[in-house]
Amino acid sequence: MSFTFRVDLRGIVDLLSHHLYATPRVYVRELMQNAVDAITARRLGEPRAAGDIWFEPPERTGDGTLRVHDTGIGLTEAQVHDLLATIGRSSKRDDLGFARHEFLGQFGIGLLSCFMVADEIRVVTRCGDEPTVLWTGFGDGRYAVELPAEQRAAPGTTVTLVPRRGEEHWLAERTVRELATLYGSMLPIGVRVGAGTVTTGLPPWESPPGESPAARWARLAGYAQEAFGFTPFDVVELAAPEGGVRGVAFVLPAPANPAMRVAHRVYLKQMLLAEDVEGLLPPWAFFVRCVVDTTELRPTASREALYDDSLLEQVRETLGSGLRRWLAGLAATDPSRLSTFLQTHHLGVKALAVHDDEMLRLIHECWPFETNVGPLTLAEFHDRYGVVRYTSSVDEFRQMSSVAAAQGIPLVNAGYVYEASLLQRLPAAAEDVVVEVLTPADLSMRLEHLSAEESAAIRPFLALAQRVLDRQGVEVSVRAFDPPSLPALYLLDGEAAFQGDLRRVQADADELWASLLGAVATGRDERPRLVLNHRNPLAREAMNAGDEQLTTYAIEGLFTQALLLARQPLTPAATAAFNQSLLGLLRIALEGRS
Ligand SMILES: Nc1ncnc2c1ncn2[C@@H]1O[C@H](COP(=O)(O)OP(=O)(O)OP(=O)(O)O)[C@@H](O)[C@H]1O
Repeated sequence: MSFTFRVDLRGIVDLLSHHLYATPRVYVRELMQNAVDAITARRLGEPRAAGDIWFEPPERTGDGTLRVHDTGIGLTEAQVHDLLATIGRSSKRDDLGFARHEFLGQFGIGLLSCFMVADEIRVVTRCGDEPTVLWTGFGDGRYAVELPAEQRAAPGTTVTLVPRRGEEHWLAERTVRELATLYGSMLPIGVRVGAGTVTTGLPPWESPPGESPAARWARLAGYAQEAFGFTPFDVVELAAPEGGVRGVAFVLPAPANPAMRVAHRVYLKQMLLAEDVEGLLPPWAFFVRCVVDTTELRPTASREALYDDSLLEQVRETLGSGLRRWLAGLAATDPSRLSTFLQTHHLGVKALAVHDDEMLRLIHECWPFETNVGPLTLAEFHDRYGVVRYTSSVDEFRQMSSVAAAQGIPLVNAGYVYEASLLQRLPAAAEDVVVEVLTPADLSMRLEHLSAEESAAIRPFLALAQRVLDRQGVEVSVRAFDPPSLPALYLLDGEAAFQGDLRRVQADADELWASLLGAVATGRDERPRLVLNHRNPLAREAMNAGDEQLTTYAIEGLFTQALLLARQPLTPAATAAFNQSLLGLLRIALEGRS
């Protein structure tokens, strides 16, 4: 023996209002949607049938109810029993149960959303010449069907909502107008609330006949300002035929945080789905906000988001290609505008270029990197100097740029976010490009060694210097290098810096932490290096000073100056050395005068 499920409507309404719909305001959308579908259905048989949807708010009905009148196909008595009395039953599916293309609705639950604001729903409906039917549904799950004496003058439907106590404000004229405008302003069928029309007709990307490009730009800029709160840098036309998607993307005029959620305004068959739809574009396209209409993508049952299926994935890909084409077009036709775009959105484009060859080529050709021979794009750098030599940290660049320049080594600073990864990936995207990282260790290898006699002459000085700098954890050496104006060079490569930090933290940490940190430590003693310049007259004098005290002050002074030039923080030990050296040297200088 089989039974039919019975449904407790109160439970369903609770489910809808608390778990499916984010807010009761969707009831206006659901009513409008049913009216539009009913008019569409009528026009399938009567193409010239009038299309009119009219909300008559309580301020006009005078009895506290909201009425919605439409000139749609209406329902017969049998359909009322079948469709209105069965949750989940819809007239908008085909024989196989799929959503029919021409209709907005499909789930057979929309009308129930009215119970979030109403205790009682009355539907007075007439289909063709059939008798008028009155269906009354109550929030507790009962319903009644009558054939009233009074007949509707014309086919169509009037839905009346009797407000739930405390929810009257949802039915007020102002609220209904606001919501009908929000959801329905783009509908192709006229919608009125009270005495005013809320539909505006054309979607924003559709130009009225004879509109000039300048007027179109001004209109779209106005739309972006109103909808998203900014005047766009540019407007990109969007289309993805497989998803029946048409629309425009507005390029943000200011940097956007790539990690922020990117939400777009999406219409489904010209009815607003939501203003914060995610997943329409690839995640890298964070520099645009879109408004689009789709005829093919599927909504979730709440109609507040798009169903994330393979069609949406395909649409994302197509829309992403459109944006890439726009960028490539800008690069080809208006490089200065592209440069303005990159100044604003370079972080995002770089993030994208980490995975995307086309974007990487864009960066290669258009983004000026900091180099020790002035700002240059990587393409320019490569044309001029062949190998693209780079540092992968800003600190290393600062330490090495002037010395490298003096050695005739052009150097790119790839120390900012994503840049080192981009440089590493560059050979895969741009043919013939050779890249090479330059570390402080590489650079020091390239500095000229002293002759055997020179080395012998400074041996006592070097031993003293190493003793002094052991207190700073620094390795000292002497080389001859350009520029001669530079007395000393402080070199610390990334790994050595990390290991140094680790050792310091380990020394201060408790036992547990210290052993955990020990697991990360390599144990290699890669100390920072101070390379004194044999070509620098002052450094040479320090090497030959003879007096141990004076030499110590000089070593400490040269060390702290090199540290500051490399923009390294002064540790307590370095600060002490700095003070000692400055005061000592001052005293000696002043005593020398008296
Ligand atoms: N104004 C109307 N005119 C004619 N028929 C209507 C009207 N409103 C509702 N109906 C009928 O009642 C059925 C159920 O409506 P309901 O809004 O619950 O679901 P739906 O529109 O089919 O789907 P969805 O849940 O996706 O909105 C509809 O399929 C339609 O046949």
